Amino acid sequence: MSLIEVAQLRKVFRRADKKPGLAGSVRHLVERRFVDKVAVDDIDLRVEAGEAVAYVGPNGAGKSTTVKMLTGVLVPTSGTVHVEGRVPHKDRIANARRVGVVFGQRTQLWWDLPVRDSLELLRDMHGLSDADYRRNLERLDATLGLAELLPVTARKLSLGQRMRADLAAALVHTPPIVFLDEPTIGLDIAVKDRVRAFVRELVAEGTTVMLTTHDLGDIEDICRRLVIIDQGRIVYDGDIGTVVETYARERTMHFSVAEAPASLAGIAARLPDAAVAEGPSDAQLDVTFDPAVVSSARVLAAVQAEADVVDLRIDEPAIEDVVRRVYAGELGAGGMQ
Ligand SMILES: Nc1ncnc2c1ncn2[C@@H]1O[C@H](COP(=O)(O)OP(=O)(O)OP(=O)(O)O)[C@@H](O)[C@H]1O
Repeated sequence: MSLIEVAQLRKVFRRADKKPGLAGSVRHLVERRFVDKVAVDDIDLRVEAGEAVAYVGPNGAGKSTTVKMLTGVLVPTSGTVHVEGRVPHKDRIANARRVGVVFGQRTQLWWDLPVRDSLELLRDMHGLSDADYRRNLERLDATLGLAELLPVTARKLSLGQRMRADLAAALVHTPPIVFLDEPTIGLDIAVKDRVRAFVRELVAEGTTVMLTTHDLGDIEDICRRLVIIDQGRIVYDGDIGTVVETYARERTMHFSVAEAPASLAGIAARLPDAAVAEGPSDAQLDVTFDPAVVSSARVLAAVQAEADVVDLRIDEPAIEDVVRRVYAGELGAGGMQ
């Protein structure tokens, strides 16, 4: 049996279909109507011990609902879920001892307590010995720089500090399975790098990681397997390299320039392998290129030679675009394992 086994899993949410206002509420009392939302629609998934899987898809695709069923927070409408042979919603406590969960947009720290107190509560909840707790904390401190955060009340932490403390809270009991939901959302580059390095280290140590993110950088950095879910269905399950190579190579550099160049032809002549276009306003221009063919430095140098660059930004392809292109059929079922 695989570490995680999901078969024909389905989750349907039923909500009241009621017209707005008092009249709507009254009518709903006498004539109850409901609409069903199929959040997860018959998915099959197996994850082996030690795998790092990116579980991605557009907003509302069903990612969080899947993770909630894997952690036992939600009961499936039909189908089966097994995590190390357990049925999570029937055995939530045993499951929680073996699983760590981080939700980037929500904290599991006690808001009014110093981080140290939250961690000690978790130590007691997980029944860790003092020696194990201290050893785990030292390890987390070495990678996440935790010591400086321990005396600080959770509500006073910056977003990046909060994420480091949340990772520690989720992992203080060294769970062999970790679900990370948007762990780098809103973080600056330096903290993002630190979090990614930390997760890579977990994977190198044999932890099984399931990562939900909209950040292509997170995915490429941490995972080798990519599972794409859209409208509750798995539309791709396979190697990450294939998808990145096929759909996600292009980068776009957006330049703000002091004065709009008279013509883009000069820049285009310097960058025959890239696409140069006018930006959304006069003093902006965009260069789209494949970093494997033209380096960012060359693009910058070419634009600087022809225009006075004031600012620049680089965009990676959005996960939404990748999903759209997978849907367009170019990978299709051929990418399914
Ligand atoms: N408790 C609920 N009651 C009713 N509908 C729900 C509930 N939770 C989720 N949904 C709906 O189920 C669908 C899947 O939601 P889910 O949160 O799993 O998506 P997601 O892929 O995690 O999206 P996001 O990236 O925005 O977090 C959405 O249409 C959502 O509105």
